Amino acid sequence: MLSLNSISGSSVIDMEDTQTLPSKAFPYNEELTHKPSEPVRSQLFQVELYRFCLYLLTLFRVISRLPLQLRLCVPFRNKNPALPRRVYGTDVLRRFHDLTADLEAGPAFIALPSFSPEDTEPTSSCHKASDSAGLHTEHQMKSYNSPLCTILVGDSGVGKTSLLVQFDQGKFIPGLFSSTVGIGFTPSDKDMSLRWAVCQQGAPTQPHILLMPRSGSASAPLIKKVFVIVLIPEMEQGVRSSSPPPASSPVGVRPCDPFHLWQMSQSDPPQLHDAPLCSAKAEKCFRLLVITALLTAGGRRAAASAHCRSSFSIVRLRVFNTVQRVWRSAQPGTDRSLTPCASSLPWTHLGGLKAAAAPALLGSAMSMRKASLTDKQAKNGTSKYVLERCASINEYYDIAFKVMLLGDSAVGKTCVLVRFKDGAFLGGNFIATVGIDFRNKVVDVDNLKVKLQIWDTAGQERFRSVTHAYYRDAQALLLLYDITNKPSFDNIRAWLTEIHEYAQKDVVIMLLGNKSDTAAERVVKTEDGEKLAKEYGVPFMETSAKTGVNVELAFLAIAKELKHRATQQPNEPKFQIHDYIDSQKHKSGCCSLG
Ligand SMILES: Nc1nc2c(ncn2[C@@H]2O[C@H](COP(=O)(O)OP(=O)(O)OP(=O)(O)O)[C@@H](O)[C@H]2O)c(=O)[nH]1
Repeated sequence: MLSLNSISGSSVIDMEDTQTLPSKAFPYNEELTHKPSEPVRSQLFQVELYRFCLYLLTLFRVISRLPLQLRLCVPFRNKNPALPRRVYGTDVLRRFHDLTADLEAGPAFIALPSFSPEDTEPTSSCHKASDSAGLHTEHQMKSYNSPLCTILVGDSGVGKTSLLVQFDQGKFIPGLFSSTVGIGFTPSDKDMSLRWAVCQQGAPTQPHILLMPRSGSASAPLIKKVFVIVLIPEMEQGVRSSSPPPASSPVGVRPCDPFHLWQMSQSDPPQLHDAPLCSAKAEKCFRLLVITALLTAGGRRAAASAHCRSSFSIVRLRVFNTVQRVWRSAQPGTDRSLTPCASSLPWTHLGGLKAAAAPALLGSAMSMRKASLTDKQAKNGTSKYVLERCASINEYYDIAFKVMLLGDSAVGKTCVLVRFKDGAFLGGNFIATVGIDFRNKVVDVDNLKVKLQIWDTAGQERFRSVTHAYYRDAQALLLLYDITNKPSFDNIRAWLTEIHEYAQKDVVIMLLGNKSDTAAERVVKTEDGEKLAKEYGVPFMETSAKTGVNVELAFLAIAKELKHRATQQPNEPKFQIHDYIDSQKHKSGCCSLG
């Protein structure tokens, strides 16, 4: 029997009589037989393929409507080693949230009364607290590898660096005191991530460092997310005199403006009475404090968004690049050379060697170090030793001057400095200077050894508050523009206004049009530079950090001018810097000036 029913244009066959079905006449029903023929299989395959394509298209449409971040998060997180992958799946994020639930965003502040190295061991409760939580937390932080920045602030000699080294390396080196120069950081672990920073000489004398978090822009989250640990010598007295000394209490971390809080703490010490007891000898105690602070204040924000984490990574990378750049420019065999391993970094050399190693990252700074020796140090017998060390480590010089490089970002300030100092050109990718840096070079001027301490400033607007603070004691300013960048030339007037506002009245100024090797891309004529310089009565020349043209001449002219000013006898004729430059121009290549 054969019955045919038409359903939606296709035919359904009664299974009872399939054998009698003429296969060619009803090809679509052949699927009901056990072995479909080749053409049917091919058609079925095409239908399936079509449906699969439709499915893919729909999926694509849905995915394309999702936010980019969501679309990329999985591969991004898996492929980017900078992101803290290992955090996921642990209880660290939960811990962050628990700890930070009631905190507002903002820099954290911890007040620590400082103890000198001669102090007694910390109370046992310190050890206990750290043993129970500190080491465990430290492990978690390491795996999180947070690039959050901590700044230790306090008067010179209160023990900031000792605490830092104790925290970072787990050791305390007693004895010789050597003041930190400028601001330093310890790139911790072999991946050189920036983790900690130390502020020199206390907050009141270096307020600009504390201002950095306020002036930072969105592209400097590292600076913004700063943790200021203030070490207050006055508090030390209070804590020591109380008997028995207070045991360590929970860390008081409050979101606040660090600069404001510093002032508050000066005027109102009792509010800090709960500050925890801390000593550079108390390794674990300090670790606990810092880690808790990081977890408490930074955790929520760090854990909150992928964007935040990637921003941190970018900034960390930039700092890493800066460190690498200094390595690159350091010549082997000098005290500036460093190898990228933790053991050779500045903080491993305490007690006098710190500043000697620091030049690799911050520039050599013996003159500052000498100046920073206080009566207190002289009394405790360290000054003589330190001075002897300075003489042996440092190149001898008769007179020292501070010179600053100014100008818009990317005009070539760092390259000019590196060319002068090392005779090398920093090509490749541009890495903007963060904050301020300096290098020293001793030059011979009329049989006198003149040391130029050259400060390389960040041209970016957001670092202005930092650089302003350095203008005041600069004896010379080299103001650069880029001959291939018209706005950098147009901004020179604004720079000169700023200089007149912040610098000394008699500061020596020189205008430099850099990148003179790039003739094809020139947009600022030499005559325009000359005209502007004439208008302001400052010497001018075009330089090239790439070829070295006029670089040494610029610094030497400055050194000569400053030396003559400093040593000029009443009847001696005045040194004419303009004439000197005119006579020497075009003679100097990279290192040819005698
Ligand atoms: N061709 C050429 N390129 C130069 C010269 N000087 C610097 N550059 C390049 O210009 C870019 C910026 O140089 P930097 O020295 O880092 O600029 P900077 O003024 O220090 O910038 P900030 O640190 O942001 O203030 C880099 O890519 C350099 O390689 C030069 O004389 N000639």
